[in-house]
Amino acid sequence: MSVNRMDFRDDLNTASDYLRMAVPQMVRRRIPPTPYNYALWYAHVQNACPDLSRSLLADFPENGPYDAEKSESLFFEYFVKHYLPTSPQARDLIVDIVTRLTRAVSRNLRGTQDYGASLREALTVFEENDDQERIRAMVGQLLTETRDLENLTQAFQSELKSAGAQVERLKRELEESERRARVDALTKIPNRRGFDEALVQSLSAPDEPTCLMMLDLDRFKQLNDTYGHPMGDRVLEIVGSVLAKVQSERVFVARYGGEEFAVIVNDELEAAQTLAEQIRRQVAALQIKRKSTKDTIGAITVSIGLTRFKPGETGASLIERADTGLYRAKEGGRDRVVIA
Ligand SMILES: Nc1nc2c(ncn2[C@@H]2O[C@H](COP(=O)(O)OP(=O)(O)OP(=O)(O)O)[C@@H](O)[C@H]2O)c(=O)[nH]1
Repeated sequence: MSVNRMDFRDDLNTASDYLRMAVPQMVRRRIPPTPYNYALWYAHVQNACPDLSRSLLADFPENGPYDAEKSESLFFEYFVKHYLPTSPQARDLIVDIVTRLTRAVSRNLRGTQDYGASLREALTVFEENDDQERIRAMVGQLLTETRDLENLTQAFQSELKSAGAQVERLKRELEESERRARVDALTKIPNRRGFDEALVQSLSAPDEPTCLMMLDLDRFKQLNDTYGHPMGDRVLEIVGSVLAKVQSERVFVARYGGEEFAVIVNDELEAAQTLAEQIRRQVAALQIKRKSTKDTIGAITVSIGLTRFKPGETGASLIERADTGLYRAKEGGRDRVVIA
């Protein structure tokens, strides 16, 4: 079942409107305003997910029995599995927000119910009594309770406001962690996951040409063996920065894995070939010095396989063909671009 990602980024007014819509529905079904329940019914009045609304209305009919297990399993199905982010900090923050809001909702609900009872009592007194003293006392009591309710509402609003700020922080954290998940920690360019997504996106625009280069550092094992793994890492970083410089609206660069990089070019084969040659030459011209001895290490070169997407084929077969080009470039003596 596909579930839209639910969004609780509403501003104070919208969230308050949802509160006013959700709470009566929960009250009518005698659903306790626990964190799970409030999240579910909030999402329902938001109309965030028709499947969730259907399940809620079917599982919790008005005046029907309340089943905590059903509610927890819906919460798990629609929030834990599909919504909650993986970072423990973000998770704690969400639980904290929901808990605080739920407490505030309960307080506000109790206050509103008490006030409703006082109003009803006052109406009876007004209707049935000529006793001026009692009426005056009742008006005084109503005034005090109105003020109390006002205070309660204000406290509730400030609770909502601070939850709003927390949600904002959470949103930024989530965006940052999503961005990090697509970036290679060593080279700071997109990683394999970022590449996979970019390729799918590129191939979903059939009017745009897509070319792909697979690029592999030559005799990298030897470099590691001669100068050590940290030096190998530095070389990868530097090659990553050469690629980062050619990144543009039409060119997407990524570290595909290990000492292999991938470049998606939304242009014709000729332009992609020119770019591939440019990258190859720039890497070969690098002069990388050892920090300890200041000696320049031997030339770093790359082999590149290049190919153009053929309509109707899959991303996997495109990658496979670019890899064939790369294999031929290695076979042909390395430090070259081969079109496959
Ligand atoms: N320093 C470093 N080395 C890595 C990393 N990832 C992969 N390697 C090394 O890259 C080397 C790749 O070696 P091979 O696949 O044999 O290829 P090669 O030595 O580059 O030879 P050709 O590809 O045939 O030119 C292996 O020694 C890996 O350990 C990394 O993140 N850092």
